[in-house]
Amino acid sequence: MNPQPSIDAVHDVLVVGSGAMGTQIGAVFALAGYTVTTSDLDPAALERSRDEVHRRLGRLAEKGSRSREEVDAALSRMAYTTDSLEAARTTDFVLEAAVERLDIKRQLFADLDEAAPEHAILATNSSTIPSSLLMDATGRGDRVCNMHFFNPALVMACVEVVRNPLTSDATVETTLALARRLGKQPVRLNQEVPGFVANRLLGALRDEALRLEADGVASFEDIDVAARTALGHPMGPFELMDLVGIDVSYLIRLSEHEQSGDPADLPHPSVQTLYEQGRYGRKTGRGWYEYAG
Ligand SMILES: NC(=O)c1ccc[n+]([C@@H]2O[C@H](COP(=O)([O-])OP(=O)(O)OC[C@H]3O[C@@H](n4cnc5c(N)ncnc54)[C@H](O)[C@@H]3O)[C@@H](O)[C@H]2O)c1
Repeated sequence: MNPQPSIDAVHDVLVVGSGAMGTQIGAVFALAGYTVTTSDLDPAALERSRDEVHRRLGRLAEKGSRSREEVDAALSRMAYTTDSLEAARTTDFVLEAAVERLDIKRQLFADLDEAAPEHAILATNSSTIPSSLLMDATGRGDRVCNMHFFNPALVMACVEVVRNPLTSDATVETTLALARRLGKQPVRLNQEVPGFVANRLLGALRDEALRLEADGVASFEDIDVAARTALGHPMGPFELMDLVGIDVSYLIRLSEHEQSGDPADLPHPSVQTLYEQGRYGRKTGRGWYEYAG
């Protein structure tokens, strides 16, 4: 019988990958009282991560949303290393937030499985790689799952906890309980599905918006107005595509189509046109909208 995880056994957390997600996720764990090590192959990424955490937590103290003592205590619980496996030896919970590449994640999960204590859960923050594609790289598929934070992780309350066919109930319950202790609102997924729940909802809205625009029912600007003023969304689907990047939306759809083979998953023709014109959204100054400067 494998040792089963429990929320009471989680004290030390390892966050692998100190990019956009890993940086803030580490801070979220530290603010909740956990001892956190953030690891990355790239020392410069770790340096940037440490600076960003100091800046963001400092701002929380300035605004009064956290006391200076809380922030200082959280910062004192955080360490940084380029040696993920050494850090894994004493960890109770691993949250992997490394680059979105299956081969890299599979190697990491195999190595982390060797290094981490038996009771530790290995969770991935991946948005598109389900843990069923990682579980067999380890000898502990029952202690592997997706724990999916949203960007920016310090702000967004949603955390999706997704089980694979081997994930034990104790792993699911421990990960849900951990998300609650972080002050998040976990969403339990009983099975894997591409896009999980929140991104599927968003995708359905985006697809309908693209259809309405292509059919000439309304302009993209007006569709954004409807999403903002009638549905209460902070921004419309076209504004969101420009913010995330037309290239990102396009490439995600291509990879979904590769996985499913379903022509309905191909990028929408109008997104393909923008992509081919290099109109990637805010980052290139032009997407659906034009951005001055
Ligand atoms: N960016 C988002 O909005 C978002 C939202 C939710 C989930 N995610 C998921 O989070 C994960 C990370 O995304 P991100 O946007 O933070 O990526 P990022 O590119 O900003 O950061 C990835 C980091 O991983 C590091 N890395 C690569 N290989 C490594 C290894 N073997 N060991 C340790 N570190 C390694 C890189 O040096 C880099 O610093 C992905 O799986 C992604 O699907 C991203």
